[in-house]
Amino acid sequence: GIGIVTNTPTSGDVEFLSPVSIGGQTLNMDFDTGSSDLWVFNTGLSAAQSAGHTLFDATKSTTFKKLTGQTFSVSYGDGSSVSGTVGTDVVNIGGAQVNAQAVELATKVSSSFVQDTASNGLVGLAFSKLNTVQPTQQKTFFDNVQASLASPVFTANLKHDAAGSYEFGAIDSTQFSGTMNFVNVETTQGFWQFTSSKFAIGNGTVQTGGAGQAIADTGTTLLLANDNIVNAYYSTVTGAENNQQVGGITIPCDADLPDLQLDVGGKMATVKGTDIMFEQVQGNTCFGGLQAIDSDLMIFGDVFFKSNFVAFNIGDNTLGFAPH
Ligand SMILES: CC(C)C[C@H](NC(=O)C[C@H](O)[C@H](CC1CCCCC1)NC(=O)CC[C@H](O)[C@H](Cc1ccccc1)NC(=O)OC(C)(C)C)C(=O)O
Repeated sequence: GIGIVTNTPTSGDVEFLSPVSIGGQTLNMDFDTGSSDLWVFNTGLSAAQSAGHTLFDATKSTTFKKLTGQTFSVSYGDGSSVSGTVGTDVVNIGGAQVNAQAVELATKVSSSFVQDTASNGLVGLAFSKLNTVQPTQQKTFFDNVQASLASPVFTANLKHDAAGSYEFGAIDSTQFSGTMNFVNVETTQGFWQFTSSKFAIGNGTVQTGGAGQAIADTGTTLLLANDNIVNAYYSTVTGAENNQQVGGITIPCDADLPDLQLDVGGKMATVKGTDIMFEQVQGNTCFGGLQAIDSDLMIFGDVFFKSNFVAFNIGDNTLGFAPH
């Protein structure tokens, strides 16, 4: 079978949310290929923590089963965190169903989750080895559902300020142009990770200088690359500046940004300049969608996905990408 859901960007394309059915209750959740826990806002949270959110009520689900003694605790790259208890329930995403999916019930969430009332939890879609449930690590939805899918794949179609889709079980070739490039994924760290050592600005010469490795991460808003790439890119943009109080590089909103070609597993992917123009800070000052990260793992987040349709194949650990 296959499962298809729409994803909808919140204002400014900060995150992309999709409806998920858990024990017959539907919540809008953030699909995150950068982590591996499926956790939800629920009635066990304090009123202060859950105000404004849609809450999963385990007592109202006839199929929820508590996993006694199991707990989870996750902390994310942006400093946010969540912890709680664990059960299983029927999880259905656009028709793809797992009858006993680990559903992690938050009993404590950090402030950015409380404030982000559009999102009621995460669906972790990285590899199960990153799942934080203890003492018995649990599998992701994708890991559990893959055997029942027509093909062990899921695709991410993220669009700027417009509804996109996630599809489990098939690669819909009408959703991208040209041929899809497939590359090998390095799974040892549990991410959808690939080599990334080259780049080019616009149609310029391809140069080395990437950090060497990168991950495809739908749960990260921006495109986070190393200083070589970031400095080379913005040195071509008049008015680009590193703005301390804003917390990153800003550019004039009326700048005509060049495209950026990035190495994905040995093949070059293009991120459109228009997708690197992120959101207005004030006046004619806009925040760059490409920002620097000082890590040997670059993070190709939603800015990358807005230019590239991406297929994740857990059957042969490959990643496919094509312009869209
Ligand atoms: C737990 C580990 C096993 C895996 C773990 N993985 C990650 O941290 C990456 C993962 O993709 C996490 C998943 C996100 C955590 C925070 C909530 C949203 C999902 N990504 C992250 O931790 C990166 C955080 C995002 O980039 C935030 C997300 C966000 C959205 C809305 C409101 C607030 C914050 N956007 C964000 O800050 O957007 C700005 C810059 C425009 C303000 C890690 O590497 O530590």
